[in-house]
Amino acid sequence: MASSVFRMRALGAARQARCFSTSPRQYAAEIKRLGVVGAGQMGLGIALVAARQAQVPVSLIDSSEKSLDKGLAFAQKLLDKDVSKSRITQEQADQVRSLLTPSTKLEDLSSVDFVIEAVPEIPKLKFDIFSQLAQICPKHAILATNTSSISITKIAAATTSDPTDTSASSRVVSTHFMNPVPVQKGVEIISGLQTSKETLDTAVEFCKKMGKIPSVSADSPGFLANRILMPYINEAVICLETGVGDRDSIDAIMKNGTNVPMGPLQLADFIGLDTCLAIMKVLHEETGDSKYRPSVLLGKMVDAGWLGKKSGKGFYDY
Ligand SMILES: NC(=O)c1ccc[n+]([C@@H]2O[C@H](COP(=O)([O-])OP(=O)(O)OC[C@H]3O[C@@H](n4cnc5c(N)ncnc54)[C@H](O)[C@@H]3O)[C@@H](O)[C@H]2O)c1
Repeated sequence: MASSVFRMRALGAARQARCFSTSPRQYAAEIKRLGVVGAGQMGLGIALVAARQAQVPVSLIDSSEKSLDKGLAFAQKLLDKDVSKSRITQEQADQVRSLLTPSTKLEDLSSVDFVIEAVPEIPKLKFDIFSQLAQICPKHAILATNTSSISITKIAAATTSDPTDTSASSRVVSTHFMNPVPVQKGVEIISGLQTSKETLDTAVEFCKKMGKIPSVSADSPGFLANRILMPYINEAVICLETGVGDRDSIDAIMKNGTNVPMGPLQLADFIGLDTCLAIMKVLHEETGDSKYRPSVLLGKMVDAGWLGKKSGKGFYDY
C-alpha cells in the first residue's frame, strides 16, 4: 500500500514537473495574478493581505454582488483605519485597493497563477467549483482551498473524471488561513494524496510572501488547527446546553484562565456557527468517534439562522 502511494505521488510529481520551469520559491515570487473565490470574511481577508503584503493583483469572485460590495466596503474601512493610524500612506492604501478586481464570473480566473477558494464549508459546492477551476484556470495554476475540514484528497479528485490523470489534482493544496486573516500569522498547508511536492512548496512560499507563518499538516479530518480547536468550542456549547455554566462564566474562565483574547462562545460567533457545525460533522462522520458529536444546541442555533457575528446574532447580539 505504502509503496503504491509513493508511486502515485512520484507519478503526480513527474507530470507536474512540466508545469514548474522554475523553483517553487521563484514561482511564488513571480505570481502575477491571484484569484480568490468567495468574498466572505475569509476570502476578503485573503485578498486584502495578498494585495497589501505580496502586492499581487487579485481577481475577487463571488456569486453574490451584495457580498462583493460588502467585502470591498469592509476592505476600504480596514485600509482607511491603517491610514488613520499612519501604518500606511493614503497613496499606498489607494494602490492596494486598485489591486482588487471584483467579479461574479468564475471565468474571469482564466489568467491567474494561483487561486484560493473560500466559499462556504459545503462539500458539493467546493467539488463543483474545483471541477470548474480545473477547466478555467491555466494549466500551471495552483488550485488552493481554504477549507476548514473537508478532505483535500476529495477536493483534488473533483478536478478530473480520470483519477490516473493527475495534471490538475497534483496542483490542488490547502492554504488554511486563520481568522481574521489580516491579523493572524498562522496558516496551515495541507497536501492531498495527489498533491505534488512542488505545489506544496509553492503554497508555503506564497504564504510566506503574504507575511504568514506556515505549518504543514496531514490530510486528516480537521487537520491540525480544527482537530484541536473545534472540540474545545463544541465542549463549551455542551457546557452551556447542560447548564454547567452560563455564557459569561464559560467565556470568562477560558479567557482569563488561559490568556486568550476571547472565550470559546465568542470565538464560535466570530468563526460562524454554521462553519463550526460543518467542521464538527466532518470530524464526527469521518472518524466515527462519538467524542466529536456536534452539540445539539449548536445545530439548533444554525437552524434558527443565528450564525454569530455575520448574521447579527449568535451566542451574543451584534
Ligand atoms: N470563518 C472562519 O473562522 C474560518 C477560518 C478558516 C477557514 N474557514 C473556511 O473558509 C471558507 C469560507 O468561510 P467564511 O467564513 O469566509 O464564509 P462566509 O460565509 O463569510 O463567505 C463565503 C462567501 O462565498 C460566497 N459564495 C457562495 N457560493 C459561491 C459560489 N458558488 N461562487 C462564489 N462565491 C460563492 C458567498 O456569497 C460568501 O460571500 C469555508 O470553507 C470555511 O470553513 C473559515
